[in-house]
Amino acid sequence: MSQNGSVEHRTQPQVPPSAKEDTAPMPSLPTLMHSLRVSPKIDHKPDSYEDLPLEFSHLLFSSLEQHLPLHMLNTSREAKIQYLRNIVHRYLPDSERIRVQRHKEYRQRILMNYPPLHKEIYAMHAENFFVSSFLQAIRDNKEDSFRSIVAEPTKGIYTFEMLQPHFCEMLASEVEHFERWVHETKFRIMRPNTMNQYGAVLDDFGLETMLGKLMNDFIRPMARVFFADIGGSTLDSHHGFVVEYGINRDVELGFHVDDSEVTLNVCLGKHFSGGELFFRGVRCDEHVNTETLQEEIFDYCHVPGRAVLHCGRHRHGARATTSGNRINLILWCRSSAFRELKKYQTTFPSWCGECKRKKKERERTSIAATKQELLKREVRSSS
Ligand SMILES: O=C(O)CCC(=O)C(=O)O
Ligand SMILES: [Fe+2]
Repeated sequence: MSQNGSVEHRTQPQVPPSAKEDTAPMPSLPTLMHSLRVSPKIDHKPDSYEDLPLEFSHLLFSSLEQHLPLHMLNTSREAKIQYLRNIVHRYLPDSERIRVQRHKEYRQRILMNYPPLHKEIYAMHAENFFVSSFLQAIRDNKEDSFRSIVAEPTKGIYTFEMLQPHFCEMLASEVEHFERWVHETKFRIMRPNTMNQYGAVLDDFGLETMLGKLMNDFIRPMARVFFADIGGSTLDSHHGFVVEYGINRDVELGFHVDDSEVTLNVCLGKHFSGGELFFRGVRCDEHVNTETLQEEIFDYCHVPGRAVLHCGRHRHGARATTSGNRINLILWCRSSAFRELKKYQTTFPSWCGECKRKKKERERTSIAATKQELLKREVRSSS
């Protein structure tokens, strides 16, 4: 898709049902008079649900536990699970529940069979992963420190040195190893997006916990400073993957917006030419296909180890990688609170370029009309 054509919404594909998978709808549980208390009991320490094969995130269960009616707080973990499950089921349609459950089973099938190559990258070892300038800024956790390590070549796009070369090599070779395993076992995997034929979802083969830490402890502190108006401080879920371009891989990536509030994109290497990112301004859903202003045109050349941090709604694409291979780590960071709040708003002049332009136009028109009216009165009173 050309950068002048319409903008695609890059989304995650659905899990393909495997031949032996049971796709029958899950039996609906009886909806008893279960309810939660509005105010949490904050001194109550919730149980851990991490070990349970729940179809919902174990964190959701832990955080809802503080809202249980008082008589439920000290019952058995099983009773609490049953109670909370009944409530959560009321809010998620069957289709969504089946999708979540299928994805979980898909991941479990991979995890049980894929033998990792570099075990050391599956847990966060910040000193071995990041360059010292980045680590220091995160430790300081101050706006000035973040600003001292980033360049902002155009409004809303931040670039900075982030990953050590050794970590980039290990991650790239882990992906290569995974791809080889997929090829040899003929395992049917999901690609990261509807627009990719290559690349791999890192969360699906064991890197979810490490990437969750990357988002919570390293990206969210920066996003809180740079993307406060688009949910940067409330990022609470992610989609982590790699994109791969070159011979026998994808060539380019069409003009699109990401399914994220904030996107981290880090080049892992290797030797390549081409593959520049082109950015064309931030837009809300309604204005995603409106024209680009001259000052919104920005092209960026990837540098191995260097990160680009941008708003997911910043329209962009990647030009053809013309020689060599390029592999990039992408982390789509999402905020459920921001998405919920967005439902109640119709215009977004603080971040959508077109909403902002329209607001200014309305203000100009209104000022001109007021001026005109005042002039008329002036003329009337002096005649
Ligand atoms: O190829 C790139 O660097 C950009 C990838 C991208 O925009 C995406 O995966 O959403
Ligand atoms: Fe993207």
